[in-house]
Amino acid sequence: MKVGVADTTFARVNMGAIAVDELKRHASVAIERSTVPGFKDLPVACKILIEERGCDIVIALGMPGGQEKDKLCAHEASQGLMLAQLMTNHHIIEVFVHEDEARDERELAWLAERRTREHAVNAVNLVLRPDVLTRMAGTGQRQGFEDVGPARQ
Ligand SMILES: Cc1nc2c(=O)[nH]c(=O)nc-2n(C[C@H](O)[C@H](O)[C@H](O)CO)c1C
Repeated sequence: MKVGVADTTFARVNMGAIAVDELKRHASVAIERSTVPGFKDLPVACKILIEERGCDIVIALGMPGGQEKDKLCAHEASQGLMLAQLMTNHHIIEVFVHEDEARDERELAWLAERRTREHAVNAVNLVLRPDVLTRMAGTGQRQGFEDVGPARQ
């Protein structure tokens, strides 16, 4: 199994390095990395990782800034990532950490690391152990902040 890691220089946390570190805990996984300037450059980077570099799944890591134009661009980048999935018939796990999700820089770094690591595990499970995800269906998982749990009846 080969996992692609696409990340950006715009991000304020080295999310790519964190993803690689987490993936290395899974011995059976090969890794291909591609770093681009910003999240709008991620869709084609992911497509190349899948079509030309043989990745079975890609983790797309980005950090939208706090301004309105960043949020608009994040929406566009997200649509590009969905299009790339449909064009390649492969999953691309979008891991975006919005700068204004966190109260301060310390929490931003913490959140980016935790969300990245949790989604790296999701990516491995999606390809190698889909039954693990099925067992977690409906359990209110969240990546980064605390899980919310299942809704009570
Ligand atoms: C406005 C803007 N905001 C962000 C952002 O919040 N996060 C990010 O990763 N990149 C941003 N960019 C840069 C674009 O994604 C892209 O790198 C450039 O437009 C060059 O293609 C732009 C242009």
